[in-house]
Amino acid sequence: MTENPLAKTPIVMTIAGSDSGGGAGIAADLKTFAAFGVHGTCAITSVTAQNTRGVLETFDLAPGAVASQIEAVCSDMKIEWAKTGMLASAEIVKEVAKQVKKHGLSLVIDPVIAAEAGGDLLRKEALSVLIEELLPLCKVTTPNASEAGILAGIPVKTFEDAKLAARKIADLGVEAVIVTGGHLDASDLIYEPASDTFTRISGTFVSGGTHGSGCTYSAAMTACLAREDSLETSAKKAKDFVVQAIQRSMPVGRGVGPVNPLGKTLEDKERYLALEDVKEAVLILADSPEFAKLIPELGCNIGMAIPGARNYEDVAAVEGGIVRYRGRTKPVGCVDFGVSRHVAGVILAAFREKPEIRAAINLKYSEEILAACRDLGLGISSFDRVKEPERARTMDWGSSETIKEYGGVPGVIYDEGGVGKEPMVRLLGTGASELAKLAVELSRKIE
Ligand SMILES: Cc1ncc(COP(=O)(O)O)c(N)n1
Repeated sequence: MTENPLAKTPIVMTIAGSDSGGGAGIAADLKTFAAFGVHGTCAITSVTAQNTRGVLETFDLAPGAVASQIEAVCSDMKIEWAKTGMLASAEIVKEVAKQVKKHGLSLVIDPVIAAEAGGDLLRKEALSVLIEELLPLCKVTTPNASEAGILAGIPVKTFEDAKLAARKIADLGVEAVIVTGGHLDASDLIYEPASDTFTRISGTFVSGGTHGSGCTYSAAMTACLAREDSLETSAKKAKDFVVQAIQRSMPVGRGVGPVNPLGKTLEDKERYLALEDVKEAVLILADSPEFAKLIPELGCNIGMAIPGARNYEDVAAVEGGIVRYRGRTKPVGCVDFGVSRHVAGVILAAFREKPEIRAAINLKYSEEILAACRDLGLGISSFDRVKEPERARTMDWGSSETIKEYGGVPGVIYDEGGVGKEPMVRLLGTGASELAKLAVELSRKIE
């Protein structure tokens, strides 16, 4: 029998609190583990009543309940790497230290002390236990600047402060200290006492929700280390991962928005689906000889945007477009993102008004084609290029104007051209292959 290739998937664990708002704690950790393709398990230390505006109440579990979760998992699965987040009380910290030793876990510690939006997550008396009993057991700890300052007992405001704090924390017996972001220039600082080396992973500040960013960073480190990446490679991957998760934060709640660790994974899937749909559309068009007569002089294109598209890069189309060559339909290049301005401009304008409209195709203009569109029951609207302001992008401007005037998104947007500008008809729809079928149907109505 052949072995299941997924049998080698690393299994990791997070020992942390739950955040009812779904932004930080085990929610962030498990999403991050999933994004890195490792199997995540969890032992909950505390249940927090929390949202984007802060922590309202915490309900710490009995240390025995934490131990029991770790036992249940470690007695059944092979866990090498684990991380800790919110540990709540001195008793829980002590119990976790016992379990880490018992199961020989390689540990990443995110020394969670308070929530970004407000609220203590570690009792005052637990801090010294964390420093004396748990930190010496870990392979890596990932404090932010303020946590590093608290652990080292010095204020951390500059890069030099961060270096000093990292040395002090390493003196507790930690194999590697990574002071993350927050200080001066958004870069991370790795300190490895064995070689007495500092490595700087540079970065820039990005805008977006950051609630859960520390959890996400340490979970990403844990996943990469479990996948046997080196410390430095893991730190680079974890940083890149947090940056894109912040950029994809969804505006939920009225406080600090949560990071979105699965945003890119879902976006990649949508990119794949959009590419496949445009490819299918191209096959439909190329297989229909009648369609060639609808291709404008300058060629046509068919595009499809991913949900939430922000710019041209988020719209798939045919590179170089689709042309008429010896009476046949010929796609010039391959289907890719960011290769069409024309249909992408139409789609982005329509999409802002009606998010389910994600596809467009441009066709030749003629009275007969418009009449056939009308016969098919499509809503039709137009814009006049003469009214176009200087320096406007025609498709963005024209489509937006038409949509405003029509009071919604029509099925057809046309213009009658201008000096040196070919008149054009564009069909809009929810998907590229559906639109290709419609275009073929239209071509069959034309002489
Ligand atoms: C359960 C739990 N764990 C960790 C954090 C820290 O995350 P942040 O500092 O981003 O609020 C949190 N708020 N809640």
